[in-house]
Amino acid sequence: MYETQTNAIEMKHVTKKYASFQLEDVSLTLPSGCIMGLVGENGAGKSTTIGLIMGSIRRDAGEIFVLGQDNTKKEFDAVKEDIGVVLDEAYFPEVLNAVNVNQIMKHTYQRWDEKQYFDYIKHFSLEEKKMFKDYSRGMKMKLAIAVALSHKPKLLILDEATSGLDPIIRDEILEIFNEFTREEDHTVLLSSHIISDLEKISDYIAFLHQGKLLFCEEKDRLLEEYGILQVTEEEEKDIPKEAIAGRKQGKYATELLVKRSKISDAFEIECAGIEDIVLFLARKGE
Ligand SMILES: Nc1ncnc2c1ncn2[C@@H]1O[C@H](COP(=O)(O)OP(=O)(O)OP(=O)(O)O)[C@@H](O)[C@H]1O
Repeated sequence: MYETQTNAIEMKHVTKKYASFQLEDVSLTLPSGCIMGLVGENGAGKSTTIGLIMGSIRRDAGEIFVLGQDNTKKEFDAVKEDIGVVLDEAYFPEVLNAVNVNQIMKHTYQRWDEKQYFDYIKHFSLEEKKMFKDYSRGMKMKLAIAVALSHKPKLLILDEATSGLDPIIRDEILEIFNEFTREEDHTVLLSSHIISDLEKISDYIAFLHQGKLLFCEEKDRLLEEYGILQVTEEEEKDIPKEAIAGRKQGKYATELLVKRSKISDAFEIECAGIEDIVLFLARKGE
């Protein structure tokens, strides 16, 4: 056993090089009890980051602690029992059904909760006897989520786990994740392209762009810090350069992503959502 940690995940200056991609100097902290949304375009490095955290991908440099344990040490094997993982490709053998999966998991996880598992199966409307190969993508993800939640993990890591699910079930699943973190030492890291989902439930947002972590910040601070300003060419001259975090040229006006603290109150600044912030900053990065 290990003590409850204040941080569920700590990445310090982590680098991973592939032939045509590099995850560069990523430092990220996810405090226990919080939900972090990981966003980034296709190929930004989200799955690589999750693989590095799980220890399935070897880092080239840096340190990673998960639930307080360095994930390169053999003691990390014991910690894995406390991590529920759902990857973007569901991974059960094709001929198994939900009942068979229960039999296997019972012998895999010490704290497997059979009742909870079948409650989720029912809740997700999954047919117990249907073979995995006959599941739709959404059903596969639901089964994987049911498994991840049923061995009493402390940390849930989900890579694109809600993509392919309809909005109603996505909403229910987000609520389940929310519910999960009501317990103080329960933490969630989830990646998604559906930024509105992440904005809905995350305490922290981490934004990866082309292998670089552009920010890892409390969501509320991001929403407070940034705003959108519509200006003409003339008006833009009065805006301090350091206030401009991103720029989009419209047909009649320019849209700026601005830092509220660096700009006079006289300007009429609109609210920026996480999606706006991410899109502006991604464009700036290019
Ligand atoms: N084993 C590997 N060998 C070489 N390159 C790899 C390997 N795994 C991933 N990459 C490359 O690393 C980059 C990041 O991939 P990754 O899967 O982490 O992105 P992602 O942000 O999860 O993308 P998506 O949203 O499309 O799932 C890509 O350019 C990918 O081709």
